[in-house]
Amino acid sequence: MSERHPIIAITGSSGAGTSTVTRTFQNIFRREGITAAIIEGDSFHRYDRQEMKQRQAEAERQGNKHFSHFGADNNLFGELEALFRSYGESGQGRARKYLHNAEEAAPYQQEPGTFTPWETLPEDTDMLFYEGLHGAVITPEHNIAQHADLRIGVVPVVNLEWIQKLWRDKHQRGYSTEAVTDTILRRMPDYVNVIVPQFAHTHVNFQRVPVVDTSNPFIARDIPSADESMVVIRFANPKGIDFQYLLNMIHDSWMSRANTIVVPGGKMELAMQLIFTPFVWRMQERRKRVLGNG
Ligand SMILES: Nc1ncnc2c1ncn2[C@@H]1O[C@H](COP(=O)(O)OP(=O)(O)OP(=O)(O)O)[C@@H](O)[C@H]1O
Ligand SMILES: O=C(CO)[C@H](O)[C@H](O)COP(=O)(O)O
Repeated sequence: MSERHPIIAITGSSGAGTSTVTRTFQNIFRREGITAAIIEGDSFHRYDRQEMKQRQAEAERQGNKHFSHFGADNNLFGELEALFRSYGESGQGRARKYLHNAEEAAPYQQEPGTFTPWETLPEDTDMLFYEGLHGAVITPEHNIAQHADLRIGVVPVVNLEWIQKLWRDKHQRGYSTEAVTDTILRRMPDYVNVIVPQFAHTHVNFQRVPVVDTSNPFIARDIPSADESMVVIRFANPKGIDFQYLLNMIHDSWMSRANTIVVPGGKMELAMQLIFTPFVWRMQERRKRVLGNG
């Protein structure tokens, strides 16, 4: 945690919608004149696509059917924690990108499935913004969560998460339904043991819930639209949250528990802006105060 160099971490499974939520934050940053260093969690995978495939095949030969991108062995948790720590201390650290497809790879003249070289972050950013799989991970060896000042979980109900993943991986990354299904199955133990526990360490969780039938995600043709979903927003600590203001501002919202507000799917971005803009203001005010005091 750092008043001088704050960190926001958006964490969620593959296909949950963390990249989509990042765009909402980019709008807040642009409007508020904030420069954020944006970190993509996939860049902390341990292996590039080719090496991952080879190691997975080798693991399978040895009887391990659960070799996955979700667990500790195939990600650089130590390096991610080091980045969070050093950013909190000095506003600096090292990061890179993982290039998922030809479009992302083209500007770097690299192959899809490779990493760009490690580079130091730009100077003088106001905050670090992490988006990915592991922003609130705690393992016996690593505590990434402790370094983030604001931790946000993006967690659609699982059928919807799989529909979103299937759609994105098929349409934007060129995978078949069978390949995505295999990946979901292979990742299941790490999903349960590494991804899900994070949502007990987040300050706010956003859970998109469809109101259309998603009982077989593997044959769904489309992602349920905003109008076909509700969003359950749960605050770990409701103290200081002005629920009455949110209820007034977000048409058709309601409280389902003392710490939980439900909003129509189409109002998710508005809800995020109303909830997080004051957080970002407070982070900036604290930062200016400590910088002003030397
Ligand atoms: N609120 C939403 N409403 C409708 N579609 C959504 C919503 N959130 C995400 N999606 C869709 O789901 C798919 C996955 O979303 P996104 O790429 O943001 O996931 P992600 O969590 O960043 O995945 P990964 O970490 O694997 O890159 C995309 O096609 C996106 O358009
Ligand atoms: O979405 C993912 C994790 O969030 C991807 O599965 C991961 O980044 C690796 O992708 P690929 O196997 O397509 O190179």
